Amino acid sequence: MVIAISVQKLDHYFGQGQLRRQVLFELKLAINTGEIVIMTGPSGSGKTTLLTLVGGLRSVQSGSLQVLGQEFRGATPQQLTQARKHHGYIFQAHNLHGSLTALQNVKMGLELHRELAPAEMKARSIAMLEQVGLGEHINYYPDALSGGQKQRVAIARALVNRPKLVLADEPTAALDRKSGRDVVNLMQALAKEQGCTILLVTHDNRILDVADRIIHMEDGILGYCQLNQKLESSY
Ligand SMILES: Nc1ncnc2c1ncn2[C@@H]1O[C@H](COP(=O)(O)OP(=O)(O)OP(=O)(O)O)[C@@H](O)[C@H]1O
Repeated sequence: MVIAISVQKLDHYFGQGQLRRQVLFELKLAINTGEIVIMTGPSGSGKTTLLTLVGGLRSVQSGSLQVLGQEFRGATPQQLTQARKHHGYIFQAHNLHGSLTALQNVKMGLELHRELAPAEMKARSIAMLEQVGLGEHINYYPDALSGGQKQRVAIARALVNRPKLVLADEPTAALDRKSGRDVVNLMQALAKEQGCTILLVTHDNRILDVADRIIHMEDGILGYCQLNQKLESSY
């Protein structure tokens, strides 16, 4: 089994001088390619900090973090930008552009792939919107879509690129029970189909069953993991 994410002795600090505060403590974690891992834990425990480090959105300060075979500790901003091309991001506030249609928003997910001809980009984006059940809504603006539909556009945008890694932060937080369930089922199905790895942060207990594994963050420490509902004391 190939490791997609490998974390060793990862610490992280915010602030300078007297205000400097450690928020992640000696994290150790390995996530296999194709695995869906859900990270839970109280507010402020460090989940988003870890997710953004894995996403190459902030610099690794100490320890080791390898993502898709690349060491992020000491990576240059250009290397991190390059690495991010293999990631898809899905956030709570879906961050759609209000002035762009669903199709235009999804096409933005292909922007970094300049090798694709415009017709190919359009065809791929339409196919992706059809896959998330929005084939009839491709020319709608976000304002005319429900919360669940907007989140499905965000998923289409994150996955259109066929990323090897999908990072999701509270993707169901703004959704009702059914929309939330639809969204995670869709992420799971598409991820399994494309063989990508998912790391998803959530407080939503209703979606935990889509995970292959659940990990728990508390006060900056990854305390235990849960495999198929079975508690284990360590990794
Ligand atoms: N840019 C920042 N500067 C200073 N402190 C920060 C910064 N970002 C986060 N923190 C602090 O780091 C700690 C971890 O925050 P983080 O956002 O990772 O937690 P979280 O588990 O994702 O919380 P939530 O579930 O509420 O999103 C918190 O104490 C937070 O206040």
